Amino acid sequence: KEKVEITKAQRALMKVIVDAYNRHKIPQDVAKKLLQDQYSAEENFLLLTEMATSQVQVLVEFTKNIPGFLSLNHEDQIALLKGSAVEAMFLRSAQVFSQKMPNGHTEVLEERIRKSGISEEFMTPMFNFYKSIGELHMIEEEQALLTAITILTPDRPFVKDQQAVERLQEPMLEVLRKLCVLQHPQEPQYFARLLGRLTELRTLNHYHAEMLTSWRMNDHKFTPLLCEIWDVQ
Ligand SMILES: O=C(Nc1ccccc1F)[C@H](C1CCCCC1)n1c(-c2ccc(Cl)cc2)nc2cc(F)c(F)cc21
Repeated sequence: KEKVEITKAQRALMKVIVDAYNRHKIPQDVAKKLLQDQYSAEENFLLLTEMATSQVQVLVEFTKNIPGFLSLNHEDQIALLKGSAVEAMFLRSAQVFSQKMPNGHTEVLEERIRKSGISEEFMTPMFNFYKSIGELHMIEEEQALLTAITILTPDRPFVKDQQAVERLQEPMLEVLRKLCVLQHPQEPQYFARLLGRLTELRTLNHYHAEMLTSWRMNDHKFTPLLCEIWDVQ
C-alpha cells in the first residue's frame, strides 16, 4: 500500500493556489440572481456577457499567482489564457451549480438556465458536465488545483514552449494526485475521474461560440474582451 504524503513544498504550493483561487473567486451572486427572478433572453444574455467578462479578468489575476507563470514567454502566457478562459468559465459555472443549496433551489436554478435563451441542443452536454462535476464533491483545494491545471495545458493553440508549461503543470498534477488519494482513500480511480472531467470540458469548448450566437434573441452584443476570448463577432 503506497504511503502517500504531501511534502512541505507541495503544501506551500497548494496554499498559494487556493489563496489565489479564493481571492479571485467570482461571487456566487449569479446563482442568487437567477434564483431571485426570471429574466428575459436579452437580460440573461447581458448577465452572461457581464459574468463572462468579469470571469476573464478574475482568471488573469488568479493566473498571475501561479508560481512560474509570469516567467513564461509572454506570448505563451496570452495563448494559455486565451485557450483556457472558456473552459475556466464552464468549470466555474459547474462549481456554482454543484454548490450545496437549500432543497429545491438547484432544480429552480436548472430550470432558469434551461429557459435562459440557450438553444435546446446544448442543454444535455452542458448539464451532463455540471452533474458529473457535482458527483465528484470536490473540496476547494481540488477545485483550485483543477482550475490551475486547466490553465497550464501545454497543448493549447499557439503555445511555443510547451515543455516550460509542462514543467509548471506537472507539480500541480502531482499534488492533486496525492490529495485525491488522501481525500478519497476508498476511490483509487478518483484522480483519473477528475482528469476525465477536463476532457469533457474541452468538448464544451467546441460548442461555446455557437451557444452564444444561437442565443434566442437578435443582435448579440459582445464586449471587446469577449470577442477576443470567445471567438465571436
Ligand atoms: O453566469 C453564468 N456563468 C458564470 C460565468 C462566470 C462565473 C460564474 C458563472 F456561473 C451563466 C448564466 C448567465 C445568465 C444566464 C444563465 C446562465 N451560467 C452558465 C452558462 C455559462 C455559459 C454559457 Cl454559453 C451557458 C451557460 N451555466 C451556469 C450554471 C450555474 F449554476 C450558474 F449559476 C450560472 C451559469
